[in-house]
Amino acid sequence: MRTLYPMMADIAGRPCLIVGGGTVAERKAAGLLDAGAAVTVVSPDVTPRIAAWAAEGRLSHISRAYESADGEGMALVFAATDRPDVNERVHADATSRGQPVNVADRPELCSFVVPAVWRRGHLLVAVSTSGTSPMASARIRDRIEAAIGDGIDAFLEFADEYRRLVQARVPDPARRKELLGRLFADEALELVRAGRWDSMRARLLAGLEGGTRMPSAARSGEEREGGEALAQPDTEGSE
Ligand SMILES: C[C@@]1(CC(=O)O)c2cc3[nH]c(cc4nc(cc5[nH]c(cc(n2)[C@H]1CCC(=O)O)[C@@](C)(CC(=O)O)[C@@H]5CCC(=O)O)C(CC(=O)O)=C4CCC(=O)O)c(CCC(=O)O)c3CC(=O)O
Ligand SMILES: NC(=O)C1=CN([C@@H]2O[C@H](COP(=O)(O)OP(=O)(O)OC[C@H]3O[C@@H](n4cnc5c(N)ncnc54)[C@H](O)[C@@H]3O)[C@@H](O)[C@H]2O)C=CC1
Repeated sequence: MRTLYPMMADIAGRPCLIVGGGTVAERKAAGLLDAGAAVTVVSPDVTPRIAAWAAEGRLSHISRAYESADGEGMALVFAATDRPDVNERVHADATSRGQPVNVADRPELCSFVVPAVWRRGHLLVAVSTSGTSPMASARIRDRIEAAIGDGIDAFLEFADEYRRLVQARVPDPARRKELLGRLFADEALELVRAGRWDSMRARLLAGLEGGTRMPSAARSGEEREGGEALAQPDTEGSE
């Protein structure tokens, strides 16, 4: 079994070549455009959607058969024609240039495979079966999407804000981890899925006040109990 290394790559603005213009090429192009890549499609004919993207200037379409020089300078290369010999040549050319290459009809030749993806705001879920069962990847992705739900987007915005607050206010790493863990408890993800996490936001922020160095929070005994990361006031010993 191949053991692949998962990686979320920043390819914004990077030149990527797709050889072929059919449905597979279209799906690969869609994923690359989502990531902001500079896509070139080389193919004598293309799907209506690829043609529309070319007309809108979202990608470049070179309307002819593949030539080896097409791959020069490309960060990623995709061989997605219906011609095994062409795909093999694209693979050989890319490999000789040390370029990462994906070959649609030859999993064993792929230096990277494309996972099934779900994007929602900052969240990027990618599922792979190590090249063996793409449809399984897609269905497992669907299950994850259904289990998490679209509300995760706004929740992750809040999570980012909350994490920054924790980082700024709580010096103790163990306490930090504990506070961040509250955000992602199972019941929290359930509330997110049901779209009912507003009360949680207030509770979490209140819990954070108890765990900070803020002098007002340090005055009450109750808050001191919950706030072990607090710098104890100077009066501590004389109370
Ligand atoms: C190795 C890999 C290389 C790569 O393409 O990166 C590869 C290879 C092959 N796919 C084939 C077939 C199909 N692929 C899909 C769909 C997807 N294929 C994708 C990825 C991958 N496919 C990589 C492994 C991913 C992993 O590790 O799991 C997805 C996840 C991502 C994407 O492509 O964007 C996308 C789902 C996107 C979504 O739903 O969101 C469908 C379903 C459909 O079309 O609806 C079918 C038809 C049903 C079937 O055959 O299963 C064939 C046989 C071709 C033939 O028989 O002619 C090969 C070659 C072979 O297996 O020999
Ligand atoms: N990896 C994957 O996700 C999947 C892979 N496949 C495989 O992917 C390949 C392509 O599938 P589809 O897109 O459905 O085929 P398709 O028949 O829709 O498209 C093939 C494209 O290749 C182009 N082409 C042919 N010769 C070319 C050349 N010399 N230079 C440039 N372009 C050339 C054609 O013009 C056409 O646009 C097939 O080999 C199929 O077995 C199929 C389904 C999924």
